[in-house]
Amino acid sequence: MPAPKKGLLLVNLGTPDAPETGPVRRYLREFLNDPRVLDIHPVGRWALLNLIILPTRPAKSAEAYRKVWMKEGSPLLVHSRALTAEVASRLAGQYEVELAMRYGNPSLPDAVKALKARGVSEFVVLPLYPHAAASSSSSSLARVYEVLSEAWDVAPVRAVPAFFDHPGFLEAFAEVARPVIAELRADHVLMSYHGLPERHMRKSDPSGRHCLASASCCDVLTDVNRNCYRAQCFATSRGLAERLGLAPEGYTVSFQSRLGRTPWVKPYTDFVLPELAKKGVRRLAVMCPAFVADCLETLEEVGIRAREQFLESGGEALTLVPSLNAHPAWVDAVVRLVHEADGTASAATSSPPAAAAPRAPSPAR
Ligand SMILES: C=CC1=C(C)c2cc3[nH]c(cc4nc(cc5[nH]c(cc1n2)c(C)c5CCC(=O)O)C(CCC(=O)O)=C4C)c(C)c3C=C
Ligand SMILES: [Fe+2]
Ligand SMILES: [Fe+2]
Repeated sequence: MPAPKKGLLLVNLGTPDAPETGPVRRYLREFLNDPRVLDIHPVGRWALLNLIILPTRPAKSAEAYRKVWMKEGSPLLVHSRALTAEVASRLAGQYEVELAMRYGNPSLPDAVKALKARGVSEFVVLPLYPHAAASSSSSSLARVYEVLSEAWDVAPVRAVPAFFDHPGFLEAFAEVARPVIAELRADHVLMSYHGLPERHMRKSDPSGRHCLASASCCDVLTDVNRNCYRAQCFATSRGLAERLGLAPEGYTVSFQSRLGRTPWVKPYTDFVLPELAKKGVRRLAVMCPAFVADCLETLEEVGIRAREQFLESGGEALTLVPSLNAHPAWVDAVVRLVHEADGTASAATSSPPAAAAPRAPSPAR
């Protein structure tokens, strides 16, 4: 009997079809209607979206998108496609590979349909987010399960877990960052992660007691907080600092992209930037390790706006470290993550079990 044909779905967040108000509004409507993103009562969500966010934000966001739009399209899509093509060529003969976006295009149902049309009957899903969050990786997985469950016979699925401390991911990001930090002669590195409402983090804490209970609750990764977004971000930071030879005082962790007035995970990037300048930091390299592809949040929010803010605060230079995009070391890491998920990784290329992985001892903030 022939072996079942396997399909790999790379899933990223999604992006508008064009940097214009209408397409941005369509994208934001779908995105912010997700109850894992705006987790409020449906009536409140409808009102917030239709009376406050959608009348004003799309025009402003479209203007921001226009500043970073590439001739081939949205950076997030262009880079995700390039990664998909590289991974597909590396996995040729083992996997059929498709890119899907959680919101917008290429849509998840279309990607699943395309894989099934090529005879795929088993799936591996890789949400392209290093850190676990209900609004990112969980939402993508939930949608994949929902789409696959529409069939009479539901295909077997394996999901690649959060890879925030995977050596392949960390090494790839360090490899991209090293020459940028050296060329800038950076005197400090800021690791700026996508933020989350604090409420989301508390809801994701199965104990209901740990998360945000104290200032230091995320500083060391334990069995209790292993799924905590903030604890995972700190673990990534320690792993990167170790590889980049940064002492604890040589880097800072912060959280960007907050929306609305409720408290988000702190410290906020736009508060940290002037503080760093005040402390005497002059040449700042910024890494955004929550994103594996450059997008609006890296190129515009950090590469343009954070840079302006830092220079206005007295800094001399701010350089955004590019994301992993389709860097060969990242392609290697993705192939490794897939083989580890499907149980075909050789002993030489697989990672040690998470609990045995070495961790830097000092808190990294
Ligand atoms: C409640 C709001 C939001 C949550 C929660 C959130 C979580 C979250 N987002 C990403 C990754 C990306 N977000 C991007 C854009 C973006 N994010 C929000 C809001 C929330 N994100 C908005 C409204 C937008 C759209 C842009 C804007 O109008 O400002 C992007 C970039 C998309 C692009 O087209 O380039 C990414 C990527 C993660 C990983 C995450 C949870 C950890
Ligand atoms: Fe976001
Ligand atoms: Fe936590």
